[in-house]
Amino acid sequence: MPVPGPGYSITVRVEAPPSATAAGDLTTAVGRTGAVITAFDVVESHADRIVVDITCNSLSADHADDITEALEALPGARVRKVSDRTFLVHLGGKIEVNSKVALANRDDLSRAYTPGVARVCTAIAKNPEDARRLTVKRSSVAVLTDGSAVLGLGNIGPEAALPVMEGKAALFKKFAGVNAWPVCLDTQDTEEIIRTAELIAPAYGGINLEDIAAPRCFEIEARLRERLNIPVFHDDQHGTAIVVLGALRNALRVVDKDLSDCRVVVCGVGAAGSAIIRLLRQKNPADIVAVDVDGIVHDGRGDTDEHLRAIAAETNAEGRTGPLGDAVRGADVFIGVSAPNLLSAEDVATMNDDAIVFALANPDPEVDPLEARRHATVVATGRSDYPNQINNVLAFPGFFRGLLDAHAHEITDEMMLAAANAIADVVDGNDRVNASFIVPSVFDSTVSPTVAEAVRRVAVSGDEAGGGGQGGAAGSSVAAAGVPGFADMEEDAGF
Ligand SMILES: NC(=O)c1ccc[n+]([C@@H]2O[C@H](COP(=O)([O-])OP(=O)(O)OC[C@H]3O[C@@H](n4cnc5c(N)ncnc54)[C@H](O)[C@@H]3O)[C@@H](O)[C@H]2O)c1
Ligand SMILES: O=C(O)C[C@H](O)C(=O)O
Repeated sequence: MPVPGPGYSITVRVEAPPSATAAGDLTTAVGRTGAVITAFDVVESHADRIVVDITCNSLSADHADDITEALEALPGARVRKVSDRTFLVHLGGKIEVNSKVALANRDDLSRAYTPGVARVCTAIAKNPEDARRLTVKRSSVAVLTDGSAVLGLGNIGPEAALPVMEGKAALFKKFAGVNAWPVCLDTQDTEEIIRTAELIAPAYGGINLEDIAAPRCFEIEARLRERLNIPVFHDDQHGTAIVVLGALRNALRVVDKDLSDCRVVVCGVGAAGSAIIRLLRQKNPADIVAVDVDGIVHDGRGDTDEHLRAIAAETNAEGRTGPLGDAVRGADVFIGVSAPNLLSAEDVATMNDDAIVFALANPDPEVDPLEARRHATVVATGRSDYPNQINNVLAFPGFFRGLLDAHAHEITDEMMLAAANAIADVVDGNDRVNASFIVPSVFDSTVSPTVAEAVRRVAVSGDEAGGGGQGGAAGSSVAAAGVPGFADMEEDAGF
């Protein structure tokens, strides 16, 4: 049953007679509608009336109307206005650009802008790699979408996708100091998206593909990785897979099972499910059984989709067939990245002892987590109102920080596995793992630096192993050309 939450928080400004019972009458009227009051402020007081702001969590826009009506029904009360606090947060957007340099006088201008800037431009023209040292490229990421698969909202287009992309950019900044910017494209044509990403790539240290529908997202990512010399990440795929792998490591510790003995059901083989299967295979589970809207994925299904055929070939060693219920019977782990309410408590009861259930469909999971907990030992969802919230924000800020710090040109499975282990270690390291704590809080400030360091290390060691190209060892033509004290200046400036 839904409960009032901060996503539907409203502030109602209401005036009422200044009686001794006014505050109690107002709060009782709101409480009776089922709303949860979080603040009560008197904003004006007069001999004949008081004006108060009542802030409360509600369920929906209709519920907000009920609250207004309940207040208006009180004798002498009048609602002046109702503010939706979620919309207030979005007024004018959630992000902005700030200048890092002083621009107080002509001297400042001469260095930060013309004529001084021309020398920096010339240096970069001689050695384009210097853009990573001398421009925002070193810490900037394009959050690129075509608006075709936004949250659970579907194909809502580039403008409507912008609030999500701004949110992502805000998280990049908050958790890892990365300057991310939304790039919402007015096209859903694969070739146009690829070409546009290529054209904008010079200004960025990495590209984070976001909310692009499967299977188009697979081709776009693969071809951009071939063509660009900056890392290309698809958060819905790789961010999810990293966090799921980290959470699974700790969940298996709780139930004291080894992945090599476990049959894992992955329900949903779109962007998230495909990437989870790919990363999971690196850890050699006993078997993976993939399930989509048409049931268990197997060789004999006659799928024409190349992507599904590849999954059929790589999973389901025992050749199972049938609906989801048949897949979960006797399974050790269920990972859902598909659709709401597909499993019942009875289905979970048919799983092996000490079952692990990750029901990650947002906003409503594949199975009610309270029902699942009747029969499973570890349950996780994507929601913030239950324990064990699996959310990509545990991965992507630190992951990009590590890539940018290493001046990485590409992303490898080793980096993703290192990031998954880093997330698991944050909980596991101090013996803190239990059935309700398999992943750290998204507000744990150690997560992003730990992930960043793990990714940076792999990127740099990959560079050493590969003899160049990946990692921050590349020299600067400015330093090489002997510009006085340049290297020292970089160090002093914390570069
Ligand atoms: N919690 C998290 O961190 C997290 C991360 C990524 C995605 N998700 C959630 O996972 C879900 C899938 O995301 P996506 O980007 O991979 O979507 P997608 O559209 O690319 O893939 C959806 C997949 O689910 C399958 N599916 C749909 N209905 C089904 C049904 N009734 N039975 C079995 N399979 C069914 C489809 O066949 C498809 O394979 C969404 O709800 C999304 O919110 C959660
Ligand atoms: O990106 C997110 O955090 C949301 C998740 O990927 C989802 O699709 O539900």
